[in-house]
Amino acid sequence: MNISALIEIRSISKSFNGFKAVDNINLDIGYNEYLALLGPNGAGKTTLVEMIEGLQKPDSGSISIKQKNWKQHASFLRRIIGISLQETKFTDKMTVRETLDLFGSFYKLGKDRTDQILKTIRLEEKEKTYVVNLSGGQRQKLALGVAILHEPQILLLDEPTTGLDPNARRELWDILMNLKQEKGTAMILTTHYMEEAAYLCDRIVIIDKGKILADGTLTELLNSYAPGEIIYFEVAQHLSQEILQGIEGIKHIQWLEEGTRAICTVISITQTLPQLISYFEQNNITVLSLECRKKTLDDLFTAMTGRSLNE
Ligand SMILES: Nc1ncnc2c1ncn2[C@@H]1O[C@H](COP(=O)(O)OP(=O)(O)OP(=O)(O)O)[C@@H](O)[C@H]1O
Repeated sequence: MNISALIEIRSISKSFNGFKAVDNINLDIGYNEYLALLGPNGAGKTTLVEMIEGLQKPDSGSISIKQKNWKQHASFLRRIIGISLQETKFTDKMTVRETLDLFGSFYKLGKDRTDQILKTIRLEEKEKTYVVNLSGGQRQKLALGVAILHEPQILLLDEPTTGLDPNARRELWDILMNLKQEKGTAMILTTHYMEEAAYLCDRIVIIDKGKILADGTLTELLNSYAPGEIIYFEVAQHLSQEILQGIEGIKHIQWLEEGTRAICTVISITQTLPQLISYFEQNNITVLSLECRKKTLDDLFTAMTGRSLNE
């Protein structure tokens, strides 16, 4: 049996004054899938998401959600989609509870739904606080609360944690993970944060200049485009490059300072690190700094484009 995807995007493009913001994108999103759209500023993420939300019309191509489209089935789609835009403006002079009650009334939901949502977004203690007095993180939680009031099957979140401190970001992640586990919600999230995409999402789609550069799980993407692990070192004495070539498992050395500071791409840290350390010991080399890490999505993006995600 051929089970169709929850969202099917076929060859969509969108230009602004001749500039292609989204360039012939094809994408399927499955039921209960959490998908991250990751890319630098101006990559086309918001434009793509706004077309899925029905807020912008593609110049060409089609988007179908549960085999329905915005032209013919707008009210159905509004019922199954919850959105949180990059900047959500609420009325400052309303409390958290009043804001949720108001949005709930659009869906004919009762006060008990507001109670449930306050609990879900962990803002029960702030229910009487005016929106103007909320912190950035609390506002983002309220925006998420409004997006999930009507129990949407699909969440479309545009940079939901931009500008938040790490604690507030973590709290929002927890809420989103619970939604996935308890309600089976699907989500498309745009983000600049690699850790966010890696932590929350089953699948990562990297976008640059309106096109999809890569699509897969974090492990798949790293294995295909940026295999290996990283050992960085800085030493006091000058090393000859050839000597390092004798150490097993080093695939590539990038010298940041000739002979003293380098980033080594290795097949496995566990294999190469002991050899490197014993080489330093045997040759009385003083180590000033040593760091080991797995490759990140930023390494991946740099490998693909020659630029950092945060440039
Ligand atoms: N309404 C518009 N009019 C003109 N140009 C636009 C409009 N909306 C987007 N663009 C341009 O389209 C490109 C893609 O923008 P978009 O906002 O989709 O990128 P993004 O990946 O979401 O970026 P960011 O991470 O900064 O939000 C950018 O060059 C932007 O300037």
